Amino acid sequence: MTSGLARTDDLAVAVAGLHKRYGTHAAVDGLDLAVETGEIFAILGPNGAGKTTTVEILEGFRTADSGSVRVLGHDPAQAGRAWRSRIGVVMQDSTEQSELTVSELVHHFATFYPHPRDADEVIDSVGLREKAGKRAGTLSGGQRRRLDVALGIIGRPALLFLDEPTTGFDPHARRSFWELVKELRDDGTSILLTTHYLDEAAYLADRAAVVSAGRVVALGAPDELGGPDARRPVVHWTQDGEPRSERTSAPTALVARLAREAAGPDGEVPNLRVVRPSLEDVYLGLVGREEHPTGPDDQPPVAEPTARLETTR
Ligand SMILES: Nc1ncnc2c1ncn2[C@@H]1O[C@H](COP(=O)(O)OP(=O)(O)OP(=O)(O)O)[C@@H](O)[C@H]1O
Repeated sequence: MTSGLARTDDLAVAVAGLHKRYGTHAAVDGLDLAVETGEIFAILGPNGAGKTTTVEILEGFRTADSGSVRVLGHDPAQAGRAWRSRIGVVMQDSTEQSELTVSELVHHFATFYPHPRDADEVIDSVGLREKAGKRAGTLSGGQRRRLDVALGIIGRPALLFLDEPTTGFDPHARRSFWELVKELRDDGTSILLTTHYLDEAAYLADRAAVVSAGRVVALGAPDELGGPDARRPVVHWTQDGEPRSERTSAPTALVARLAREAAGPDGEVPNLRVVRPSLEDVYLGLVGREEHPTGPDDQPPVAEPTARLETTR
């Protein structure tokens, strides 16, 4: 039987009871997290939830007040250069205004690592081949972000941190970036992603944690977050001039009943829609419930409908 420590050190990231205060404000308040080796793990949560603070502690850029943190089997606060060379970081704010060209920068960064990827292949993979000879300072916001990603993966990291990586990407660039992230995962890279784009988490993440007020409030595969109740379809219709909605695991039976009882003279039930809650609906329910706790016996909130019937996974 393996010991608890051995199991912890098999994980890419293992966090237990993490606390971090700024003055009197608890930014991280007893957070637990386990990222399996080889998975894409997304951290979701509203502004100020403590995501960046957590990730920066994992990256070794901030110190925790208390709690246990292991990243690739080491405490980031104590880890040295060998550990750092196995970590790739794409931070939220890129400040790169370099006079160097894209190609020069990527080749230069490659020299920092013992087993770098091929610099030209990396430039290709982030879609910057056309810009390879251009100075980094002249790139657009989205192109600069892709350069950040190139610099984050050039060292062939075992664990890659992506903090809101596709902010400013056009839809095409996002799609190709998502494919790149999946390829990295398939290549064996563990990936910890923070994002506000729930379609991104739904598409990419093997598992996700929703963080609110410095703690994990839900954890699971994106299509299972919030539990089965939160995923039950919601039937919306109008009756006697009033909008109605009902969450049900038998939408067909409900629609059949409405057809008998609530249809107008034309045989139609006004404004009838069956909506399967998207990840965004579930997320908003979770975060809203956390911010306005109402008690353990409450039904999950009936999500407002969105145009989507399914997540994009
Ligand atoms: N250096 C700091 N000094 C004081 N307070 C801070 C500092 N950094 C973060 N905070 C506060 O800690 C809380 C958590 O911030 P954090 O940046 O970790 O949140 P986040 O979940 O990453 O938010 P966002 O989605 O907006 O990036 C916030 O209330 C923030 O104002």
